[in-house]
Amino acid sequence: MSIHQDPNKIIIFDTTLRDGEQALPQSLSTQQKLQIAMALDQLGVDVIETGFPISSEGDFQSVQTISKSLKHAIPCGLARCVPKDVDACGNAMKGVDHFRIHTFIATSDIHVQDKLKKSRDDIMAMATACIKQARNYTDDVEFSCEDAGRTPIDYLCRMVENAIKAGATTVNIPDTVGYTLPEEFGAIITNLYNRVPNIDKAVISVHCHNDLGMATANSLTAIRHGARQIECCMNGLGERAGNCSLEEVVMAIKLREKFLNGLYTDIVAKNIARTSTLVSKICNEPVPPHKAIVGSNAFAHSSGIHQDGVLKNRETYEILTPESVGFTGNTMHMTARSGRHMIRACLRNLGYEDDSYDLNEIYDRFLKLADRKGQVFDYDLEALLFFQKRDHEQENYFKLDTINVMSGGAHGAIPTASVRLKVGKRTRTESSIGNGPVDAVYNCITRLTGIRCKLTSYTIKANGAGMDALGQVNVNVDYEGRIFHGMGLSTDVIESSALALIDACNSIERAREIEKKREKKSA
Ligand SMILES: CC(=O)SCCNC(=O)CCNC(=O)[C@H](O)C(C)(C)COP(=O)(O)OP(=O)(O)OC[C@H]1O[C@@H](n2cnc3c(N)ncnc32)[C@H](O)[C@@H]1OP(=O)(O)O
Ligand SMILES: CC(C)C(=O)C(=O)O
Repeated sequence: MSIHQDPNKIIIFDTTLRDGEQALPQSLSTQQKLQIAMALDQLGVDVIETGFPISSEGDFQSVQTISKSLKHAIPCGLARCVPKDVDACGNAMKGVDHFRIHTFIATSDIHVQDKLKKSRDDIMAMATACIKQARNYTDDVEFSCEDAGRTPIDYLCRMVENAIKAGATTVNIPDTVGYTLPEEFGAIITNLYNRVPNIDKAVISVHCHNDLGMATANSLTAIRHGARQIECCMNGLGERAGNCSLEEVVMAIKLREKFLNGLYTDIVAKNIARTSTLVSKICNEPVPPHKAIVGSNAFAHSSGIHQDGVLKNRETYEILTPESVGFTGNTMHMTARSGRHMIRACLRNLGYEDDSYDLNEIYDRFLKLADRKGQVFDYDLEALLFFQKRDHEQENYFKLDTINVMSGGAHGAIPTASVRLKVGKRTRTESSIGNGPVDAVYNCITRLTGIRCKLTSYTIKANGAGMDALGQVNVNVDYEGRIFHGMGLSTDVIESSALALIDACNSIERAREIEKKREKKSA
């Protein structure tokens, strides 16, 4: 069946390689365009606008190469209403079984008068001549009334009627500057259907720009008013604020099929994610995280209420699945906005039984860490669990209360620390200088605990990746010939260092208690 024959099918005309490329600071090579074209072909788009052959030798070659390589999609080239442009299109696609020539001219007063500097009659005559010329190359000719959104409706109706009479099989109504609002744009399409007598002889297409963020809404409204082709770009690329985004419009049609009375596309939705990534990489245009459907945040949740909802039933906050567009799953970020349900789910995922830890206590520790770090990761939760377990197993005699450090530096400042420690039931404070901030802190701790041990090893490593990784410090100390180990974990490495030495001192204190009990027994 021809793509024009099923009244419910929406033809997807992809212009990533033409209008999308116009938005890039660098043009694409033939090889780059070919790679994208092959992905679009596999995605199931119906028409691929491959380039503007008159524009340069390179783009002529791109159109030529791609049009010979496509397996399913119809190749299309763009031409002004200028005879040499149309010839360039025809020549670039010569020998290909089915190809489309897309010729266009602006019809709004501002474009006709100020840019083209012609009369409306001149424009009509140029369009007629070039559509007829294009028909000598192919039966598939598209004509666009550039800036149709701002074109007086009477003139637009006459242009459309004339284009169809001249042989256009698709007539495109672009909202070139993204100016119209959905109801207004829908009314333009309805007006054309009501007033253009030969309208049933062509497919009506729309090409919406996103200057007011309306491109997808306008395209969807247009198909509800009778348009049957949507021009769009992967990732919403396109001049200025972009074109209608392919993934948005396709998924809206798929998801809201009933509302749209059975309209459909032939897009293979599962290929959307990889096509989006490929286009982003080749065009060197990152996809914004909040971009609908393909942004990294499109299937991510970081607030507790949403996470709880999604854990109970995904559909509470996900209207489509990431898998349906080819992503591997949703993402849950652990932040201070997360709740207990999320923390428990994460610990279950890591293999911890619910009764193996105290959820409320872990959650308190998690919140403190999240307020300091911003984002908490699986390995942070495991570390919190480790400390909770250890604190439950051991009654610690020394506990860090507060720590203040002045680190010194090149201008002669002396590294100084003050540390407040809970020692048994009392709280004690000490200040000290040192040969560095950690040394100053360690001098304070030595005085506060009264434990004179010798540091035999000190190692520090980042627990996790990035700037906000937890610093994990391990120390070994020699106390009266025995080696004791201590570990500290914090977002602040000075604090990790203090915690590690205090941890070792607690072990020494426990060993001393055991020794005292043993001596009492034997006395
Ligand atoms: C809305 C859109 O996206 S339209 C597509 C926009 N894409 C591009 O422009 C990318 C490719 N363009 C190009 O490579 C070049 O602009 C070319 C080859 C088309 C033309 O280059 P030049 O001949 O140097 O002209 P230049 O780009 O400076 O100006 C455009 C000319 O085309 C005319 N023109 C613009 N659109 C049309 C049209 N649809 N039909 C006929 N003439 C047109 C302009 O009035 C101007 O004519 P003038 O030289 O008589 O004043
Ligand atoms: C060439 C036409 C379709 C265009 O790109 C526009 O009007 O934005």
